[in-house]
Amino acid sequence: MRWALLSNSRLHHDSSNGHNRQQQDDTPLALRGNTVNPISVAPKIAIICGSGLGSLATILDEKIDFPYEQIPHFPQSTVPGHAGKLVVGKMGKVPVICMQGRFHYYEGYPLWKCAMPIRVFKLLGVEMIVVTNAAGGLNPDYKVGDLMIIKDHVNFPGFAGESFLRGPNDERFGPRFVALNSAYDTELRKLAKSVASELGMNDFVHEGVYTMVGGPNFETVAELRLMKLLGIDAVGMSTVPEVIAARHCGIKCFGFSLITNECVTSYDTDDEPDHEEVMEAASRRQNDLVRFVTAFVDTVKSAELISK
Ligand SMILES: O=P(O)(O)O[C@H]1O[C@H](CO)[C@@H](O)[C@H]1O
Ligand code: HPA
Repeated sequence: MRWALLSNSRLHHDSSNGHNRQQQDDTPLALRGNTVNPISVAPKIAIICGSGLGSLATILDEKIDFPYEQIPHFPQSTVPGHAGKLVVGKMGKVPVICMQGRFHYYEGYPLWKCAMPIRVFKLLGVEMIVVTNAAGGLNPDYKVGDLMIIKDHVNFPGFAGESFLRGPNDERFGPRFVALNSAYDTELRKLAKSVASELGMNDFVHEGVYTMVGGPNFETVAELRLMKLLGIDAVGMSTVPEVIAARHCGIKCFGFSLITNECVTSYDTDDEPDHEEVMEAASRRQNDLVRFVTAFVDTVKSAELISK
């Protein structure tokens, strides 16, 4: 398959959600047919790199980069630690596409736009996403540098009626109402835990519940205490819209959080989270993350959980 810029007329959302449908219909996106850098196979897995986790894309073989600014009307990355490009290549034997830079609601993008790349991936033939993020640890057993396989999420923006799926449903992608009770695929989670064991990572790999807040402010002590009561283990400002978009169009989801800071749930401290700390923690775990994701993707292929 070859790659190019293609109109995203099949990716529009309705203007009732605040954006210009005509502009969207005219927007070209990076897809098939590029005569400059053709690759032979379409990606099966999309990897969304969280804050400071872009090195997952740098290890691909036969890489082709598509900087977001060269993709007309594609959102732009504005957050440090998000390089802002699609990288297509091979992870081992598996053709993958990486988002080196994701879009967040707090950047000013509506949720439909934050997760619109997932529909691009669907059109490319992607069958599974590996969604990663940097997150604050709420569970007292979690330490900075730990990994949390996401078992489930609590969608705070969703409680306020905000959703990637808000507005008229596009039946070409999926149904009006979508079930999320097994959004984070059970088989993939099992497989990831066995990969972690084989790599000797059990000491720092957990499984838990992620929540998305709107950001960009970090949370108050009272908010974090509320989240703890709800059984939430880690908190961030992303991921949920991407997972909803993926489940809506039948893409399997596997996700994990890298715990980059401990949430401050006491009034008796001067500790404060900041984004530099988040990126430093992410950077310290890069090598382990690359090992984990590479082995995971390889095992997914061996287990035939993606098509040949
Ligand atoms: O979720 P990712 O993109 O990994 O980034 C996380 O890190 C940033 C805060 O430091 C926020 O954007 C939060 O969502
Ligand atoms: N809160 C919200 N988002 C985050 C955090 C946090 O503590 N750490 C990294 N992303």
